[in-house]
Amino acid sequence: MKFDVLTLFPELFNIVMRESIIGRAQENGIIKVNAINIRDYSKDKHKKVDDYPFGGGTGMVMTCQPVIDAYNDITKDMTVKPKVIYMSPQGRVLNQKIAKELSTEEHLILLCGHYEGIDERIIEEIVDEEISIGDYVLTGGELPAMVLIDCVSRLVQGVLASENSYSEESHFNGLLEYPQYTRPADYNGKKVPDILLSGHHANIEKWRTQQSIERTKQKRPDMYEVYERTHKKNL
Ligand SMILES: NC(=O)c1ccc(NCc2ccccc2)nc1
Repeated sequence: MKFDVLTLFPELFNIVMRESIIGRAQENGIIKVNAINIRDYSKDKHKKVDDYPFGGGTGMVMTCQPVIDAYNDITKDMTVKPKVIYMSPQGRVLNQKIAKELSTEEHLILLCGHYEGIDERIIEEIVDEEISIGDYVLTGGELPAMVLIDCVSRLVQGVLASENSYSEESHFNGLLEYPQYTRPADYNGKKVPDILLSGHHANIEKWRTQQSIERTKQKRPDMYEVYERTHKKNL
């Protein structure tokens, strides 16, 4: 799966996306993250990429020409135009279900806004979908783009060591993760629940599912309500 990222800060991606699971997935050729510097496409003699908003107001707006030209350049040889996602507070809020949908795409173009946003005509011209990572405003769309790349890439075949780690992962089965413990079994007098030391896998799984349900009910009643509706027969 390939991500082309249109950004003013390509270096951010080259550093962060080289680490850990995403970094390894890039080395294995499963994922490719290609950051393109919008500024390289500016035809302005000072390489300007923003300008004052018509109608007044504080802050600057990203101009059309560099972004559209960058998009046209990276897609010029493509028969199928990839989906363009604009990282914006106005978008559909990202969740595991949306990440799963996006993980089936071969190629995504992510557009990172900056300043107060981008000229609306860019959205009309090239954006297929706006996605938000939550209801708050950040300096730029770069962190949201990295969040999207991380959570989508983990769902791509071969990126995670074993598929079941994904399927067991919280939010996949609509529940929060059960509590995790590792050695030592007794840390400062705080013991690991006996069930986990029993080696009785069926009982361990039952305990874990019960813990997930209880936690979800307590911490995320909204998620629990969905879970209850879809599993009401077993509860
Ligand atoms: N919540 C998010 O996903 C998000 C995305 C981008 C962003 N900042 C860049 C920007 C600001 C204003 C308009 C459009 C883009 N802040 C938060």
